[in-house]
Amino acid sequence: MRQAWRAADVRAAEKSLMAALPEGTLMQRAAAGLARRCALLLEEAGGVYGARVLLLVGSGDNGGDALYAGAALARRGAQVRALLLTPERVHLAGLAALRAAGGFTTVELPARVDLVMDGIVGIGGTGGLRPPAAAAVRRLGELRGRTGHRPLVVAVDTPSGVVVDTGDVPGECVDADVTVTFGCLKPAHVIGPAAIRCGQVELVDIGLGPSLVTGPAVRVAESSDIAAWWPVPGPVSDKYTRGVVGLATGSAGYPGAALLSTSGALAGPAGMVRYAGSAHAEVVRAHPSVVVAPRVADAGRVQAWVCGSGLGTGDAARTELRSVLATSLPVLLDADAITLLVGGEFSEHLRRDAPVVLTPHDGEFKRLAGEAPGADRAAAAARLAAWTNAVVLLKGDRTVVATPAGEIWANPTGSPALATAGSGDVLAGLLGSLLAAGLPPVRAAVAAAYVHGLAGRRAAADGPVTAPDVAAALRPVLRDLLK
Ligand SMILES: NC(=O)C1=CN([C@@H]2O[C@H](COP(=O)(O)OP(=O)(O)OC[C@H]3O[C@@H](n4cnc5c(N)ncnc54)[C@H](OP(=O)(O)O)[C@@H]3O)[C@@H](O)[C@H]2O)[C@@H](O)CC1
Ligand SMILES: Nc1ncnc2c1ncn2[C@@H]1O[C@H](COP(=O)(O)OP(=O)(O)O)[C@@H](O)[C@H]1O
Repeated sequence: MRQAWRAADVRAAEKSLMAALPEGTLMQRAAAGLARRCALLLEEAGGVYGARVLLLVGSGDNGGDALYAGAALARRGAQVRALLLTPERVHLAGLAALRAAGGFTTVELPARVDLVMDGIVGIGGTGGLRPPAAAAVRRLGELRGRTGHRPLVVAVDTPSGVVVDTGDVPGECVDADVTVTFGCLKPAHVIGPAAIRCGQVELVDIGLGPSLVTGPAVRVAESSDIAAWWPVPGPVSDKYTRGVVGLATGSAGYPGAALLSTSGALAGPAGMVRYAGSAHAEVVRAHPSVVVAPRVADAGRVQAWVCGSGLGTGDAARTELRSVLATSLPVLLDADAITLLVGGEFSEHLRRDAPVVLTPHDGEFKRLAGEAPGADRAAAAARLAAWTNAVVLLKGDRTVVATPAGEIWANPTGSPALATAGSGDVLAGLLGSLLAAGLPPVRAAVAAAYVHGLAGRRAAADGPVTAPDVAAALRPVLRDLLK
């Protein structure tokens, strides 16, 4: 598991650590790691000696890191130029180090640059980039390096222009190939549109870990976590002990949702899938192993229910939703079931001891919460989770999972190719299977989003993606993940 901390927590840790160290130690550690990474990138692209390096230098310590790292590259023969965005406020010792190493300042963006180091602003940034910084960032696209291609862009700590604590990108923003961050990850590295702007994120250890005394703001699962959590059958397992998942999905209008949620469920760890709904004939024709019934009331025993994908919002759908909520089983509510919660008709039913997982996309979130998730998706998901006492999986790029207690997970996998009709139905089925197999709801949600995201990527490698392609990719993804 990787973890990310908010800027204020990082600052507090830095302060307590600095009290025990000679002044400037942390910046030297940070700059040394940054210079090492930039040198490796330059070596891969033709060498450090003679490479043209541009430093974009802001007025704080982020600029100081860039200046010291630039000095280290200059000592290795790189031609280093620093564009000072606020020359009247610059890290003076860093600038002196750069000059002593043979680097220069410049007032213009040079025409030829092999590597740009973005030291405009890091965790001290507030609001959108100010005009001189925004103008410099806009013009980065005009630069060309020795290969004729655009230069490599390395962000110092965070790409300038991101909101560090939320992952929002409100305006002009650096698009980095690599982000070298210090001490720990921050939310912008793993959540929201900022995460995409970071490129590859590399963590430099500056000894901050033991001083981070608060809990992380965001957690990110790794493949080893998912493999460790994923239930696998043992020698004495049978189809019932592996868990039975029930699906109350699809309708005459949307029989496809029944088939897709079934496909997702069949790839999961449960030993049996029961389908209850009007698409029962289609489901059993497509998936002979599924046990079908026309209604939830006739379905037989299950260990978890998935309800809502393509279910409709009429009286029949209401009845099915009421039936699954009346059980003492974990329930996943997707799509139309979330819409049915609006207005409070099911408030009483939601006061249940067994877990509820909600899987809204932004539109469903807005319908239920009364407002769009907005720029801070993690906080929005956590608010809805607290309000509904459910685990909330807020879909999108970097899907967020939040618990009622405020624990946040960001999903690192995924692909825009998943933005295709019915892929959410596949996710719902898979997640339901994990719930039925006994995984705690937060792990089920995190693991399902992770595997579904990998399946989206895998399907996209073979061309344009439809939801059945995502479902088909779940098995090979799991084969690789669990071996
Ligand atoms: N913490 C650690 O463990 C370590 C931290 N280290 C490094 O220090 C960095 C933090 O440094 P920091 O505190 O000086 O803040 P920083 O990011 O340079 O920004 C503040 C400056 O930018 C300005 N500014 C603000 N918003 C702006 C905007 N929108 N557009 C343009 N400008 C804007 C703001 O100006 P002001 O608001 O004062 O006018 C102020 O001068 C951190 O990210 C890491 O790189 C490592 O060296 C060692 C370990
Ligand atoms: N731009 C995107 N990048 C990555 N994943 C996305 C993107 N847009 C949507 N997704 C994912 O695709 C799925 C779409 O689900 P949903 O909106 O419920 O579709 P449907 O209702 O058609 O099944 C979700 O898992 C979501 O996280």
